[in-house]
Amino acid sequence: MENVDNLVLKLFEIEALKFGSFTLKSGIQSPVYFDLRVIVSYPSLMNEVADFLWQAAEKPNAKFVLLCGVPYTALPLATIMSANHNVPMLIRRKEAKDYGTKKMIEGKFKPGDTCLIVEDVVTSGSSVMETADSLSKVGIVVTDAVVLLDREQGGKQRLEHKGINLYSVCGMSGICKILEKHGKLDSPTVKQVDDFLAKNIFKPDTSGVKLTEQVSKKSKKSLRYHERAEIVAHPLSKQLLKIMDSKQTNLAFSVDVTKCQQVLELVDKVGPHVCIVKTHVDIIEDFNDDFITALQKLADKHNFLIFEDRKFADIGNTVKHQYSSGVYKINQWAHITNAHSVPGDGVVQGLKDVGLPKNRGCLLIAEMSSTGNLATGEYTKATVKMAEEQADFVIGFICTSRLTDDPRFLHMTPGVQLSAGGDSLGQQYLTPNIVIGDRGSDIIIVGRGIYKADDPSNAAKLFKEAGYEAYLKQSVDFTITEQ
Ligand SMILES: O=c1ccn([C@@H]2O[C@H](COP(=O)(O)O)[C@@H](O)[C@H]2O)c(=O)[nH]1
Repeated sequence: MENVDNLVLKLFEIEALKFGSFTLKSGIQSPVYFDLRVIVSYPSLMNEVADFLWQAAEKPNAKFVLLCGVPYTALPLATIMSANHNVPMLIRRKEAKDYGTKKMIEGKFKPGDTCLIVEDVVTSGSSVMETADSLSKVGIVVTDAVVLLDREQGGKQRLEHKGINLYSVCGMSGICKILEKHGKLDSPTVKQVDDFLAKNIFKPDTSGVKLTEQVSKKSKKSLRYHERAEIVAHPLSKQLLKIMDSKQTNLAFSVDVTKCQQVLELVDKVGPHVCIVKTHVDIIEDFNDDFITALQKLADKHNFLIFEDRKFADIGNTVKHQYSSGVYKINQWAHITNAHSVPGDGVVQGLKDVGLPKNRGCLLIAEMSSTGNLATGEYTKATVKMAEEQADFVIGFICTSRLTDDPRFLHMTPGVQLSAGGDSLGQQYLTPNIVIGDRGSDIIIVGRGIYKADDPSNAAKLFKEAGYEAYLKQSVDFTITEQ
């Protein structure tokens, strides 16, 4: 099997990938256009593409006993996949026949059968959704879709919102990198595509397809860390912003290993590059009080805050004890902890009772990084409101994008790696550039990307640089907008 670079180069050669100025279906001007219709003239390339699609869809969690291509370009691709892997196919009509059976879906199936949707290009995800809707009307279950080229304009997220996982062979930014690497694109064109992507994202959870207001988000004055440090009231937020400013980092390290010594060794290596070390103390097998003393020493040595990712989620009275008593006594050593908003504001009140006297701060989990999570839409909005009402203790959010322009709140985003993707248990990864640059978050939270690396210290340095560069770029964009 050839690698993705070769595939991208071939697609470029046959002009399936075009760069210039194009008016999309939505009326938007785009510097790039994918026209996969031409591949029907290249049978061996069609075979290759079908192979890549199959490999991308062959995920442990993907559920399908049937295949269905989105009409028309993906139909022959689905056909090849079906024939090569002996998975029966369905055909979705674009219009019902006005004679005979009037069926929208051709092929054999029974209600409850699972079907993988195959698509050539995804922008907003609406074509995949239309096909999924037609299939579900006749009782077919769709939880997975595969696409050759993801334009990375929010289609994946919109589909996830509807419970459909989207797997892609390559994304717009990856394609640009490959073409630039092979001398087919110059860097101004790549920059043009990056800028286009930053400003043209289709947002989930809206009625109808609507573009986000990325432009206005960026053109609003994005305060620098030191400016924000001056205006925030909570001493912990002030301290954190000052650390971010002086250490030039927006990286939080999630040290999810299970032995005290491992934690301490990793933290000592990674400490110079981070503003926060995040723990899950309940996964540590040999937890003891000396461990906490040693961790605190490292926090002083390297100047970072400690965030215990406890995710409290009970009634106020219970969380108060969970936070201050038991084996871990979290409020005695963790500068920051977090809570789900699902129990109502009693959870914040309970934590605050024993946290505020020690100058601790809390983050509310307004969104999650995992696929299919329920912290979306109205839940997220209600969480932001809860934070606003308890801003003396709530210092920010766990979220996947900026939720409010109120500078008091720090936005921290987990699910970050140097390239987008996911794990086999539903974790979803975005890059530092997307999280900080496009989505306006403040802090990236990275676990396996660092502690599983051969050289965790160097990996942390790379994340730190990528996150900080994205923050600086935001400020540059702001300056340009202001002129
Ligand atoms: O929505 C959430 C909330 C918390 N997390 C936590 O962040 C780290 C991520 O680890 P990786 O190894 O970088 O995937 C982990 O501790 C989670 O519990 C999250 O991932 N998503």
